[in-house]
Amino acid sequence: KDGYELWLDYRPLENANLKTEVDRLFSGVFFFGQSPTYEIIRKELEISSQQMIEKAPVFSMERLAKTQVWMGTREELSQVLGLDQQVQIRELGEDGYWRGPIDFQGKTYYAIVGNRPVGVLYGVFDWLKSIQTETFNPKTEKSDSPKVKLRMLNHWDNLDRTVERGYAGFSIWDWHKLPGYIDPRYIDYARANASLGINAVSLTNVNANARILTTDFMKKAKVLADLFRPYGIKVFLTARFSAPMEIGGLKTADPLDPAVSEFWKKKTDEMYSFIPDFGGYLVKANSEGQPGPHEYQRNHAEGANVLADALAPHGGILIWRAFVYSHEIDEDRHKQANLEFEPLDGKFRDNVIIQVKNGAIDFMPREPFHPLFGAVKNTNLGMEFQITQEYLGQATQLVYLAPMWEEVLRSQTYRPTPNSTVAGIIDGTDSGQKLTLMAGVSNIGTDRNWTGHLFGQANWFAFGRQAWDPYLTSAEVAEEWIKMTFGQKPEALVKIKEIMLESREAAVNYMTPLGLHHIMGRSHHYGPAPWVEGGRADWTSLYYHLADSLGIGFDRTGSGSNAIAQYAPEIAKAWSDPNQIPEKYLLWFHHLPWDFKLKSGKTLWEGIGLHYDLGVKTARKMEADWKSLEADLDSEQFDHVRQLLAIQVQEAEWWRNACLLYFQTFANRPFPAEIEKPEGDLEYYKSLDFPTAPGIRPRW
Ligand SMILES: CO[C@H]1[C@H](O)[C@@H](O)[C@H](O)O[C@@H]1C(=O)O
Repeated sequence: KDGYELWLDYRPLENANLKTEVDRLFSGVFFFGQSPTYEIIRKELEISSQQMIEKAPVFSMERLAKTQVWMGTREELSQVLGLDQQVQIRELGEDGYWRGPIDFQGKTYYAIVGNRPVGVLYGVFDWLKSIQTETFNPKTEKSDSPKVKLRMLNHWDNLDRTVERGYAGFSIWDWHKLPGYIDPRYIDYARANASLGINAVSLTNVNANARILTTDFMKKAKVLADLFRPYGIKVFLTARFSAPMEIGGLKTADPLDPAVSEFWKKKTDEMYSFIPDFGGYLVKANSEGQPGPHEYQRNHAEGANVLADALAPHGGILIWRAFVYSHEIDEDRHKQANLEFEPLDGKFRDNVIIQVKNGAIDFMPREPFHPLFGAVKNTNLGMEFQITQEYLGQATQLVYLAPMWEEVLRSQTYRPTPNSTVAGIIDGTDSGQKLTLMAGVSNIGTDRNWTGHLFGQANWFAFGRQAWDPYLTSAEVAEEWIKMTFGQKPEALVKIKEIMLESREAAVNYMTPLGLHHIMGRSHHYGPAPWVEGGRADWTSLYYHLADSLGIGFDRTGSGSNAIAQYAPEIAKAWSDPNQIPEKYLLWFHHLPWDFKLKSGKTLWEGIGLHYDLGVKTARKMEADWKSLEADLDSEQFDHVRQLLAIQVQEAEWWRNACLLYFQTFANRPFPAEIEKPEGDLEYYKSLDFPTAPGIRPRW
């Protein structure tokens, strides 16, 4: 098995009762109406039925004779639904579904109903999942609806098919062959996303190329939008702020210049002439060299609103990123987004969403939640997670990211209400916002298995599931994915789940324990490089860990940058005290002496050593646990992961050795007795770090 089928690899049913039941149901499927989405459902039932019961499903033309399963919208089924069911389904909104038994004229049918065809599609995927995971019960009803409106993938794919921070081959968007050639992958991609409820996709890199907005490229994007439509997926594109100059022939991109707003209106009208349900634009402006409104002394709201106004008549949405830092604004990069966006609260148009990374620095293995969550009251905020593992082992490491997202989503913000959480802000329950968004930076490429590492698929899957329902636990999501990917063997399930659930903490331990951050290799971000200095201050490692003979850590309390004051007073107060702050964030907010006492009674220096060492030991345990599963797993999948886990162990040791040897030059203390002594030569580890080349793995 090469993994291409992802979690939609419907395997033959082994449970005899389930097989009989599925056989019966698939022998008479009736659609109450017509829709291109129903054609998609038919295809999915064909694929799944063939694979699960080795038979084609039977689609009836008549409602009553021989039918078992009924599909359609509430309106289409209104004649046969009870009033209670009708009301319940209506309340599930645009994308929800209800599935369960319906008694009609003395016979029981199994029905899958939504308010729109796409709701039926989601219901069908959930039904198929319940069969794959052997939890299906035809007698019980289930209904569900997404808590977040826009569940979106962001591709950082360039038009030349390279992928920024992509570790799974090239971009799957073949702009060169579009619009003429439809790669079958596009369909499989749409199926996979729809199976999770992902309903929006931004095709292009946020470091944008203005050419995507030319007529030629619109024609190409239209083909993808047409393909994705029946799957319920809307296309967004990234808009380069300087496009009015680059492709519009103007001398300025000043958002308040009438010619500029005219450009955006015309461009956008043209876009909608090709893609009538175009989602909107995603913009990175005045960040890391991208053009933006600051060039014209305009603020982010003025910049965003000109694009939002062009989209509004068409119902389009403007997503503006809050990852905007430039060291001129404040010495501490942590503070910059709040400094720029808090004063603009309420100044953005209603169809603008500010897309905020989960933390204030940059997708670190662990960050406290971004202080913009809770700080603004009249601005739509969306979440940006990174599925691609830029700072979390790229494609050589098994790091299941759902526990990290769960940790962020459950973080208490204390604002706007004392019980508010990040999840409650982005899904609107605490913030009251109607336009809600969760975006994930994609880890997909042309690799045979889509994501490079087989377990990268779990991260794509988990992102989709958590975007649908931010309150799901990472454990339940892992269990679904494991069963859908590897089958039902109980021992394999238990061990793989354990490997997944411990993997993220292991990575934090061997990379950046106790609140350390941004000490990865310069620009490629692969491997350890806490020694990086020189050049732009906030792109160096020293800037972040500030180790010296006295101690280590970034003081963000009142005695330092005071970034901590951007959080609610409850947090600012508790976290300002190094003895009260959760230790996982300790060095994020505090610069502390090497002999500072941790809760365990160990000194900080000893604790650092113990965490790095524990990370390595957990990686080794993950490898050993995986090896014990050989007999239970497909040999190709087993071997793929086995080899990568061996690399992961080496990389974990590399991280531990390099960081501990380096920090010891400041701490000037012996390593704690309990840990394995770091091997190797610091100078050699330093020599592995090149400024711009992709990371080079050490010679072991
Ligand atoms: C697209 O650029 C990226 C950049 O490659 C990456 O290193 C950083 O994480 O964040 C940037 C961003 O999010 O804009």
